[in-house]
Amino acid sequence: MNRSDNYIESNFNNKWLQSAGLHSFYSSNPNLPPLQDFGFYAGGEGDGSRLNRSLQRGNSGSTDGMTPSGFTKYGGGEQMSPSEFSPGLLDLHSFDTELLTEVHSENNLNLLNQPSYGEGLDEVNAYSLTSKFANFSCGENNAVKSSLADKEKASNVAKIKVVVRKRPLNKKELAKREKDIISIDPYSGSLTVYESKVKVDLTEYVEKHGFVFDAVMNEDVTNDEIYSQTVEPIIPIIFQRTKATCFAYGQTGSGKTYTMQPLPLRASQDIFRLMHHHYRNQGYQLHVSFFEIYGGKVFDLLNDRNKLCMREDGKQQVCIVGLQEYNVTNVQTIKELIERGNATRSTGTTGANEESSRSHAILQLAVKRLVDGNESKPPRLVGKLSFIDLAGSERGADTTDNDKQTRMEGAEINKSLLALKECIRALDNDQGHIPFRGSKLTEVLRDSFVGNSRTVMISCISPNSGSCEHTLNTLRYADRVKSLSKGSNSRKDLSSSTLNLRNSIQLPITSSTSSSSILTRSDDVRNERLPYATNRFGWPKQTDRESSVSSTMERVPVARPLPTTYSAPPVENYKSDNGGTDEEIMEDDFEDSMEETFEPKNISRLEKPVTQMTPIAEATDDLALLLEEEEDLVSAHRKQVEETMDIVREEMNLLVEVDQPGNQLDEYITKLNIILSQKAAGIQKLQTQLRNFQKHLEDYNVLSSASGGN
Ligand SMILES: Nc1ncnc2c1ncn2[C@@H]1O[C@H](COP(=O)(O)OP(=O)(O)OP(=O)(O)O)[C@@H](O)[C@H]1O
Repeated sequence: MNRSDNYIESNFNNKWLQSAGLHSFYSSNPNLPPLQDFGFYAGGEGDGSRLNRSLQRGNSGSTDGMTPSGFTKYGGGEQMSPSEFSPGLLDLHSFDTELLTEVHSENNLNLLNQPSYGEGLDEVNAYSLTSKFANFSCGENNAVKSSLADKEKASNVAKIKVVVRKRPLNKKELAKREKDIISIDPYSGSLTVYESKVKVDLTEYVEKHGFVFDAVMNEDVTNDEIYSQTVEPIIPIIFQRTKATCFAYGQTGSGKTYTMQPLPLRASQDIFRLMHHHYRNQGYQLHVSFFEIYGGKVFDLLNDRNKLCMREDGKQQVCIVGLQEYNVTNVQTIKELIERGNATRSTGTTGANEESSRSHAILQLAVKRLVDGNESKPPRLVGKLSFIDLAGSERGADTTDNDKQTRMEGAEINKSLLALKECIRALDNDQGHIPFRGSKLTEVLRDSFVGNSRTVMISCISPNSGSCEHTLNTLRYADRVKSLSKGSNSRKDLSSSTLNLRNSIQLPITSSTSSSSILTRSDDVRNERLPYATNRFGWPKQTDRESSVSSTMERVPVARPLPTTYSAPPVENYKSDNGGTDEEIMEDDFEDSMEETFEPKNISRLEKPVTQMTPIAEATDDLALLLEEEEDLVSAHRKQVEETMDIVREEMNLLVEVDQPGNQLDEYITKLNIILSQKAAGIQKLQTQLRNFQKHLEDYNVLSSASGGN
């Protein structure tokens, strides 16, 4: 057992004992072992019988006053149903800042009044554990300094942080001799994608795409470093009434799970450390909930996958009615809860993998605090940290399965990711109306983007050439999210964001393909920015995102001498991952899963009558607009491809006219035919995707209206 994780300082125990009705009993038996030795929640030893023992000891007291959101043990068979204690109304948006008393001043007071730090068992250890978060120590001045330091830290943590992580080439990719097409400069935060392309005249070239993010992580970066760069800086400000969200986005197999899995445990470890040392005796508690959005519905992963309702109250605050929260006291318990939730999730549908990629799972760590130290009242939310495991968008986009259930899943994924993108666009354009209601996902994400919130997006990318299209889509999506911070953040952030790049630099293929990796150059991509139109923040406008197809296709002049030899371009060079031949218009809209965070609100306001709430309206208008936009994109794409096909046909006719023995025209024409057929296939694919999307939308709307929008 990690003592520091489970250690509960004695005064805190007393409070807890009072709330649990055990205090008098415990006081009259001073020889009883310390509370933490009972292994609540099976922490450390996972022995549920310990809980029973503690409950039996406290039998003289009522259990009614136990932790408001339920008191549960794990790992031991029996379990007190949390619902026995809490109907679990989770208010997603309101409570904290509005309802809390001045936490800062209370903190200061408590820090000033509390005895010198160091009476606990972990004195030395505690200092070293917490010193990285705040320069606290005993004494008034230091306490005030500590609080100020916290505030300063809070204002210094970027509102939206976008981090990119590249995974190493895997065995399969190495066996196929795939190239690593990503180069990263961690010092400047820049990343370059080298995309192999072939012109209509069959000239091979490398298109270079440069990006700059808050941080870019190479394949050799550890999960610990990821944690330090992403979540760790947020932990202290969770105690300052901040709602934070961390989500991973990326194509299947890019490392989302690998990256996300360790984060909640690391975070809770640090939260406990702060709670037990820096904020000791101040009545803080950590509550955990875990739920998923599947097919547009919300399910509680810690309560038998109970279906939950999302409601909006008169103040447009979203609540998840019935969501179960658990008051936890150690990391081990959280680990067990996560395992339990994951098991529930994977058994919820037929295929475990499919399941996990078809639902958005949200794990929340809520820091709460007793009101005026009164343990008979529900604690109030102080801050919240949400971890979102987004569904893979590519699955949604590529759905060709006729199975209705599968299509419904795909429809919901598409809908939620499109809605998310719409919200991002709206925020980016400073639109008055942000269509958060476009999906359950965005409803829940809403408070991650507005108010006192922090968002960390970890974009996971695969390094192999075969994933180039998906990688570019992920990076473009990340770029859109990053741009959100332009309007709301400091100038510091603004200036760094303007470094971002959207240029495509064409390089001759000869130098770049000769080595096993094309990442041999050290170009400073920042010097190669193209003069795109920018929005008021100095960022490229939405309309500039997609460079036109024809601009990268040079028509072969009639007089141009034909090459005497043709190096056959690998088919991969033409093909995008989704079978299309060219641009990313569609994928950019369908692709890449986003994680969102829910910031469920005050679970403790159990009495709030449901009748005060009104059902959330389905945003059919928003969806219709989205669909229209997708249709426009497909039409624009089709037009561009058709123009290109015309050029190719014309070239072929000209070539036939000048056909001479030795010119290898047959081979050239064959290659042009391949291009033509690939472009035709690309159009077909896009049309199929659009049809699927329309069908999914219809199915979804039918289902939604049948189920009353829940
Ligand atoms: N940074 C990394 N270092 C080493 N291995 C990694 C890294 N990232 C991912 N992997 C490995 O790559 C494989 C795929 O990763 P992971 O399952 O996390 O992808 P994913 O994006 O969650 O996929 P899906 O969307 O299908 O769930 C795993 O075997 C994982 O161990």
